[in-house]
Amino acid sequence: MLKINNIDKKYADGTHALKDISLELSTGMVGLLGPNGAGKSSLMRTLACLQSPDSGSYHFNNINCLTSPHELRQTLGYLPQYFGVYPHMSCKKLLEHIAVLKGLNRAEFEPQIEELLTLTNLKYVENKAVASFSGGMKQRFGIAQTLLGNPSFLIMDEPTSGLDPAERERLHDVLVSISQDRLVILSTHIVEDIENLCHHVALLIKGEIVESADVQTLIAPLEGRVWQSDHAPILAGEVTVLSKNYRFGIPAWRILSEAQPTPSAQLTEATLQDRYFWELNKKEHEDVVTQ
Ligand SMILES: Nc1ncnc2c1ncn2[C@@H]1O[C@H](COP(=O)(O)OP(=O)(O)OP(=O)(O)O)[C@@H](O)[C@H]1O
Repeated sequence: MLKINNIDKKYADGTHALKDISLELSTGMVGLLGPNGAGKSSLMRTLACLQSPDSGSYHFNNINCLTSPHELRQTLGYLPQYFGVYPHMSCKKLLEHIAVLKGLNRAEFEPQIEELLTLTNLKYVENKAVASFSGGMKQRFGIAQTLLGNPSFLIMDEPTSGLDPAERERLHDVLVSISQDRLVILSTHIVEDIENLCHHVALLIKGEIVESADVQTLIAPLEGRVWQSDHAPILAGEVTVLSKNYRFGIPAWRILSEAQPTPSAQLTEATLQDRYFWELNKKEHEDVVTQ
């Protein structure tokens, strides 16, 4: 169980990146969903003990993470958003090298590396240089190295960004299989990834947690009020345009409204994406009002 209490962080230039964040998260895959600049990486770096908050605390099981970062690091795996430069070393050799840096001996790491190469589907390229891997293979390598030492708390910062659909699917398989018996926090702005993978979602916008709950609870306030229409609503009263997409070049509006907003509008099931857009819309509106 991860318990975060009132974490607050302002950068030197005055950016208030995290505003009094409190969360309780248990085992399984948890999504941290927010737009660019919401504070996701700031929170992930803080949880990984790579930067200190100005105030607040957090505990993982019985570990006070701010006072005992060394203890946390022994049970933590962190996959940063940008994994960095890869040396021209083979996949297997590099995993061995990282295992030694993590303090594992050969008897411990050899079976683990075999298992991880199979899990991440990299066995067939174990002797190839990681530098030559595609983006998706590099991400799967990143997950393999994060799992060395069998951490019980994993932080993944936007692991699927920039991947093609087939690679994303492959990564989803890996993520699901590693989240069965540990806490995995998946930080992303891709709502679909969260809908596919996470049992619990924390919605982070402008440094604040809007709500932290399961997907059904997050969607509940919108149920029975989301309409799909191929026309813009006649804007009057309590009508909010949640999103406007195109399907085969034809526009499709998703509209939040108590009553039918256009003659052709059909009532449709609310989604996590609708809730996300609703919250973004409300924040934008608040900003306009306070400016
Ligand atoms: N080291 C820093 N110094 C000053 N401001 C920072 C620093 N790191 C992040 N910020 C700012 O803090 C806010 C939150 O940034 P952060 O990178 O945590 O958001 P994010 O949700 O991860 O965004 P993205 O999806 O674009 O990576 C942004 O306004 C960002 O510009």
